Amino acid sequence: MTEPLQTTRRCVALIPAAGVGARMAAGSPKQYLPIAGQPMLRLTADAFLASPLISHTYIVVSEGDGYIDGVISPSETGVTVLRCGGPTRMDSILNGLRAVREQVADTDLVLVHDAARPGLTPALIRKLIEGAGDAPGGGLLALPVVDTVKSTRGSALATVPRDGLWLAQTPQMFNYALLLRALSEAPDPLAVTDDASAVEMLGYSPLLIEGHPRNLKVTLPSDIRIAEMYMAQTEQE
Ligand SMILES: Nc1ccn([C@@H]2O[C@H](COP(=O)(O)OP(=O)(O)OP(=O)(O)O)[C@@H](O)[C@H]2O)c(=O)n1
Ligand SMILES: C[C@](O)(CO)[C@H](O)COP(=O)(O)O
Repeated sequence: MTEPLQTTRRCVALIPAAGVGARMAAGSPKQYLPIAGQPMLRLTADAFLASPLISHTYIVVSEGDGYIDGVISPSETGVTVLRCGGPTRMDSILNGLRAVREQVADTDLVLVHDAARPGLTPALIRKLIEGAGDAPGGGLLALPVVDTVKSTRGSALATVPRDGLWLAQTPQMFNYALLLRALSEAPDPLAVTDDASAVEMLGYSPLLIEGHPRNLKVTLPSDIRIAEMYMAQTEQE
């Protein structure tokens, strides 16, 4: 029996899905490539639609996206497609936040999740909300670094101490007002590769909640098979 959730905050998902997938080099946007027989974005959206903790899911696609209607039916309940993608991931998210201003309250929790992470599960969504739902600076799923880290930034190869290093995943979860302010005020949008870094720039420390390797970001062609192997597994933690 799953314990009732502590927080009573309304939670919505916002999935940025307006990228072109340049590193995948598939000739079409990677978020529509098949993973275990289903479009990647369908799998990602279904994780939120299957979660009883998510009130609504918003998907941001590019204005001219010609694929989405074949993946998300316009008549489907619980999900809304927003044709307001921007030139960067951050722009797409900011445009999406502004588009739902009338539907989302300042105190609602927004879970921003990459369309390119189809391995998310309702259990991981619950873990994030339970772990950081009441944290003033929000939180995100992340994985502790377990390999030795090398840096080629200097004149010679250097080893970076790995204690305290984590690899950020998504969802990254913040109340609507904080996230909107953080992204609107980000001094260098190109330096904001994740939403948490914009929130950190305001002086907050989002909580890190341990995620799962199955929640990898499908970025390169070799990631497709890895994602499919995880999809073949039964429900993970
Ligand atoms: N202008 C953009 C760029 C990215 N994204 C989304 O942000 C997520 C993470 O970005 P990434 O993995 O980099 O996807 P792409 O930008 O498509 O990949 P690439 O950088 O290889 O082009 C993806 O779901 C992507 O669709 C977006 O909504 N709008
Ligand atoms: C948000 C993110 O997935 C956290 O690891 C990552 O920063 C996205 O980077 P991308 O270059 O936009 O894929």
